[in-house]
Amino acid sequence: MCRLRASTMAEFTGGDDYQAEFDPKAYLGYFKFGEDTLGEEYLNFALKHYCNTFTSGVVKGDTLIDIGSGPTIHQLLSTCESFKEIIASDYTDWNLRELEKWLKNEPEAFDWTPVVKYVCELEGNRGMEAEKEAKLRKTIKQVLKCDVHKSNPLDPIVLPPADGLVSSLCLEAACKDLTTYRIALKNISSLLKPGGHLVLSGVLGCSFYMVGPKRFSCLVLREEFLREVLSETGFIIQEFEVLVRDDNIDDSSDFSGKFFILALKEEAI
Ligand SMILES: C[S@@+](CC[C@H](N)C(=O)[O-])C[C@H]1O[C@@H](n2cnc3c(N)ncnc32)[C@H](O)[C@@H]1O
Repeated sequence: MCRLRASTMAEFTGGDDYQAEFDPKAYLGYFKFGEDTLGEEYLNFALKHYCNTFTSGVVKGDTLIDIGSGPTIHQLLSTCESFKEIIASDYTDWNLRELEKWLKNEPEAFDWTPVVKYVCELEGNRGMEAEKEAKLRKTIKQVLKCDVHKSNPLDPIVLPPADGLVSSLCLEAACKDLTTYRIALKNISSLLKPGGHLVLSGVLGCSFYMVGPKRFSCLVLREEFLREVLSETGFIIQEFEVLVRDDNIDDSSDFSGKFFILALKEEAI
C-alpha cells in the first residue's frame, strides 16, 4: 500500500536534481558492506557477476569506460583485472569529486575496504586488498563529466571507441521514459567498438530510490524491454541474469529484482 503510494507520487528527477540534491555521502551509505543495507543485496549479486565476467579472460582489452559511476568504485574492482585503462564518468561534480577523493586516498574518502575484501575473496586473492586498491587506482586514468542524453556522452571530449563499457544503475536513474532510455543506450553505445563488450547492471521494476531524505525517480524496467532495446541497438546478449528481490521490508526503494547483462556489440556488416 505504502509502496504503491510512493511510486505513483514519484516525479521525474533529472540532471538538475542530481546536480543539486544527490548527496554522494548519503548514497554511499548503501555500500556499507556488512551492515545489511539494500546496497549490500545489490553488491552480493553484481560483484559475483563482475568477478566471473572480468576474470574469465574473454572480456578484456585496452580501455573500458564506466558510465554514470556516481561516487562508487564497486563496479570497477574486477574490471581492472582485464583492462589496462579505465575511464570513470558521472553527471555531477560532487560525485566526480568523491571519486577523486578515493583515487587520491584522501582521509575523508569512503572506506571501500569491506567491499574490496569481498571481491578479493571472490577472485581467490584473499588478503590482497591493498594491492587490489592500488591496482584500481593506477588503472583509473580519467574521471570525466558525462551526460547520457548527449549523442557523445563525454562531449566535449572525444575518445577513441573503447573495448569495454560498464554501466551500473545509471540509465534507469537518468531516463524519464522508455524512448529516452532507447536513445541513451544508443548514445553510450557509440563509445564502444564493434566487437566490444557492454556490461549493464541495475534494477527491475523500480520507480524510486531514496538518497538521504531526497527521493529520486527511477524508470521501471522489465526484462523483455531490455532484451528488445539491446537487440535493436545492435547488441548480442551473451548473458542475462535476473535475481528477484529477497526482502520487501526496506522502503528506501521499491525495486522488484536485479539484473546483470553481458552483451557484445555487433561488428558492422
Ligand atoms: C543510482 S546512481 C548509480 C551510481 C553507480 N553507478 C552505482 O552503481 O552505484 C545513478 C547515477 O547516475 C548519474 N546520472 C544521472 N543522470 C545522468 C546523466 N544524464 N548522464 C550520466 N549520468 C547520470 C547520477 O549522477 C548518479 O551518479
